[in-house]
Amino acid sequence: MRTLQQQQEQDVQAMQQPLGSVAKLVASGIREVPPMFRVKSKIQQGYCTTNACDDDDDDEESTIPIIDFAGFHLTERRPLILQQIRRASEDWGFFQIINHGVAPALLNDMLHTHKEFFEMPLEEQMKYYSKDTNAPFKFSVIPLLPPHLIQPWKDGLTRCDPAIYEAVNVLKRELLAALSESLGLQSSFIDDLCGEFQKSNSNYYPPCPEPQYAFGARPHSDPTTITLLLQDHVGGLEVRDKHGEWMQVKPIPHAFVINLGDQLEIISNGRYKSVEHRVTVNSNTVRISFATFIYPSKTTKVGPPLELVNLEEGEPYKDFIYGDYLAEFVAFGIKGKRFIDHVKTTGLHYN
Ligand SMILES: O=C(O)CCC(=O)C(=O)O
Ligand SMILES: [Fe+2]
Repeated sequence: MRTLQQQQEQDVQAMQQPLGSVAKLVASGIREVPPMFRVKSKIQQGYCTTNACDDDDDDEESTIPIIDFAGFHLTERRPLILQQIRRASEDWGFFQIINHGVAPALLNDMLHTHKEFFEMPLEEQMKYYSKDTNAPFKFSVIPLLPPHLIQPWKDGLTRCDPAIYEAVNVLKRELLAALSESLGLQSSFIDDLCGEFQKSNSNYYPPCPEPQYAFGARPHSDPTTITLLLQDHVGGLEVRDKHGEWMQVKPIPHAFVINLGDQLEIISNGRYKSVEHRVTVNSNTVRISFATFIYPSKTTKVGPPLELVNLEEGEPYKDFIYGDYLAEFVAFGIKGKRFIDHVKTTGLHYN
């Protein structure tokens, strides 16, 4: 059996030979999903049928909450918003926020500015290909994930634009304050521990000739603290609800989809869940999303604070060094199981 280090070395070698983009594969006229992207069709069975944000769905229990963030700083609004966030985090681990204060022009910029980039000739795009993980504008080519994993049907662009960074950063601070307060923690607790880093990616999901055999993202939970996602009107993001059903996250113009990541589940000692989600693709339309990941430094030790540990309720979550957690998460692979379930009370395998 290969060790984690051998696997990583082999993956790094394979990633030295970029294979172009998914958009170019599609443009070349392929009629089938190539093996490196191909999932078994049975994984796609139980395909989402429910619209989790349907306005006219009168069963409140079955909808992803939409939270109006307007007036978060007002004493008369804050308790209600905190209550809604607590409930959404306990029941779903996913919610959408509207009236969040980020200017519409910036939101449009996040989604639309780089559409043309994804459609440019590959030679032009490759000028922005880089192996430097800290490059501020970086085009991702196939393979996007370590090559031993099934590849996602998408192209990606890491983007660090100062105006966008700052606007999302303000919102991030408010959200982490709200999440801390909703758990009864000091307002800055989560930001101080796990909010240091912020990275944004544009995702471009080209049409797929056999959408039942590929995913834009296979089922996974994010290893982050939280993820803030903007999506266009097409739809394709689905979350697994507490009954195990896949539900669509209905696009709402200018809303951010917020999903709680594994680090938040760890801090909350399992009270809040980092929920599995996936991205389906379709045969005729490009979909674009813009994701901002918030996460701690690699050396941060993340664990539940004492006030959230109640030994009578069972084994508490272990502490993890984030860098170690992330390395194991990547090696485990995005394959339809929550990595966190394997380690939350036992720790990482080599600890
Ligand atoms: O594009 C989306 O809707 C979600 C992407 C996602 O889940 C991720 O980047 O972690
Ligand atoms: Fe995700």
